[in-house]
Amino acid sequence: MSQPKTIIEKVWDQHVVHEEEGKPNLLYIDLHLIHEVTSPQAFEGLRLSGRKVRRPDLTYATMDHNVPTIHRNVIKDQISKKQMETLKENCEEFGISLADINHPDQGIVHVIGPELGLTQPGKTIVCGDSHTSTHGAFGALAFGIGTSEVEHVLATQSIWQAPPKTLQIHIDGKLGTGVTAKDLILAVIGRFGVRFGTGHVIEYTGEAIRNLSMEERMTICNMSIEAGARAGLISPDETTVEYLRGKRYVPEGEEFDKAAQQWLNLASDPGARYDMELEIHADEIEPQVTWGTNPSHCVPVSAQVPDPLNAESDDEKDSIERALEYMGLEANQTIQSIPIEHVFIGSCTNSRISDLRKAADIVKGGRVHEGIRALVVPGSQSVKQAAEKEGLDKIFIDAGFEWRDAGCSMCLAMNDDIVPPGERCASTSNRNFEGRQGNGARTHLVSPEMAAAAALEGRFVDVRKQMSTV
Ligand SMILES: CC(C)[C@H](C(=O)O)[C@@H](O)C(=O)O
Ligand code: SF4
Repeated sequence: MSQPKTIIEKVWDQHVVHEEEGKPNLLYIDLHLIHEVTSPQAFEGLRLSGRKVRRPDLTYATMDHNVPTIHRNVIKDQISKKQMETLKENCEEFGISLADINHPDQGIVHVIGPELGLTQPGKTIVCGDSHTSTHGAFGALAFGIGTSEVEHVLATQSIWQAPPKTLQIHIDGKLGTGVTAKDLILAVIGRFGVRFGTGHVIEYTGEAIRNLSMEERMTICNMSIEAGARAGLISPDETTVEYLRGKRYVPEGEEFDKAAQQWLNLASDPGARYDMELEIHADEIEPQVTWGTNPSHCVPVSAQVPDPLNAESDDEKDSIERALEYMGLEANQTIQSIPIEHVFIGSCTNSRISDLRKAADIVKGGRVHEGIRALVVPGSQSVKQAAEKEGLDKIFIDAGFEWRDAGCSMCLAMNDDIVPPGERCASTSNRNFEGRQGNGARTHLVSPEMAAAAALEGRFVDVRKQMSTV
């Protein structure tokens, strides 16, 4: 019997095209996703060196970061406009498929890959974007790359990478009602910090992971990068296979059955060893809210903002003090006493149809609290369409939410969807860094359910209480 292997090793080994002792491996890339922000210089580099795109058929582009989510074709910001025009020209010149702003397949790059079935188990997937880890939910080895690497992949369909270390996060038990995949990954980062994954590819295992839908698994893998990891993935199982059946770029009939068998064989072997192993229990997790300026600054909704005086080191004390000052919060203030002015339901973490359904369930029949601006931004035009078919748009609009077109939007405020300085936003995105949603903006990361509940109450509340009164 050969040594048991993790899925990380299996996928890696299948893609090494060149290796030399002490040097990074040259890895073959199966899918290269492109967006308007990190690709212009890469294409320019190709032009300057007179090179072509090696595999346009394995390259797929969309516009997401800069696109307006209202008045679609009025792009005021000149840099955004230029980046979008440039992507269009580059895709035409190099023969790459593009879902541009008016295309029905347009959406956040990490939402449309899975939706179209471009994302598949066992593939190596790269994109000039850190949240490429999202695609790991399918058992793909998916990681973000820099612009010079984008050029390298365009030209050669391969990339130099040092073999990663492997890290297993085992999550046993069951998530309680009202406790979501978002709370799970926030709790993991809250417990282990924003650096524990450095140099590693994480594999999430255990009962709680097996019970998640594909969309929930994407939320988990999406935030692997916020733990410092190179990528995060989940071994494929029947849930993976059923999600992919019938998707546009997935094989059909007997070919599908064959592919499905290969996908399932990729799962980590029993007894496979990891370089590091961590454990957390799902039953102990409550809905989470971040209070600070990185995703590890999070506590259960029933808790209080931390007190710097209880910090374990001077560094931690400084970091808490600084975060509280930026966030305009007092030590020991209860989370549920924090009033908000904005709500953002969207981003590649939480903008898929199941996220919108869960938020709509909370919102149904309610009213957005006075003085709050609340946005729902579907992750793709196809999510938007599906939601409208079910009448979710009506639930949101009737409650006083704005219903927008697809894009990254208020996740990073590269378009007009900005949180003004000093104002506070309950956001379903993945980063609460200083200035992330606008200069001086204050971001609190939560699940779609918690964001919806906060929109109605005007402050953070325990969504589980609202659920029992429904
Ligand atoms: C603009 C892009 C390079 C960036 C990333 O790499 O993640 C963005 O998507 C983000 O979420 O900060
Ligand atoms: S939605 Fe946010 S995190 Fe995701 S790719 Fe866009 S900007 Fe990055």
